[in-house]
Amino acid sequence: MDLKEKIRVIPDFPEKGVRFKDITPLLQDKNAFKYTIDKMKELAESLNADVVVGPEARGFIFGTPLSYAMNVGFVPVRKPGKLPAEVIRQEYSLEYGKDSLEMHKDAIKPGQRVVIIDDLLATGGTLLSTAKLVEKLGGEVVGIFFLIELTYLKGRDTLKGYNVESLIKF
Ligand SMILES: O=P(O)(O)OC[C@H]1O[C@H](OP(=O)(O)OP(=O)(O)O)[C@H](O)[C@@H]1O
Ligand SMILES: Nc1ncnc2[nH]cnc12
Repeated sequence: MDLKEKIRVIPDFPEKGVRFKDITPLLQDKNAFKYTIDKMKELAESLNADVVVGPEARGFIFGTPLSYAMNVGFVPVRKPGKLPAEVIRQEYSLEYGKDSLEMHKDAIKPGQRVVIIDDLLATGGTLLSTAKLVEKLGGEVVGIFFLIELTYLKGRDTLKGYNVESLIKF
């Protein structure tokens, strides 16, 4: 299955110079969406993960069906002020802009093996922050999987040392 043809590229969104990779055509195609989750499950198969972690918002789209398929729990990582219990926070920068991410303090137990999922690797800032949140709580990041990798932004360098996989490269 050619997943790349299911990604719509929108020039100059959300600002001039950014070529936005729109995942909605893939999500609308039941075969492509299922294939994506099945492939991510295959990547995770040998890692013996205890939990899937996904950053808001697009990490939820792929992270929750994957956690269901793997029969493990899901931990949401959210933008500030959204999680109701005690949180830890990490700042990060984006291809466009800057933000922070939060995770509930009791979301990961020390020693848990964690797979992190997101739709897209750009600079790697989001995923590095997410990995740091997991590690602050004593979790071990055993895999970081993306649907899309923007190789020209070199996010892999930011995530050096981690087990990083992506299904589509631009
Ligand atoms: O590798 P990076 O440079 O960190 O960029 C990638 C991140 O940017 C996008 O999320 P965004 O923050 O736009 O939020 P959204 O999922 O809520 O749209 C995307 O879904 C990734 O999470
Ligand atoms: N070029 C891009 N397309 C879609 N999502 C993104 N997040 C960061 N950069 C992006």
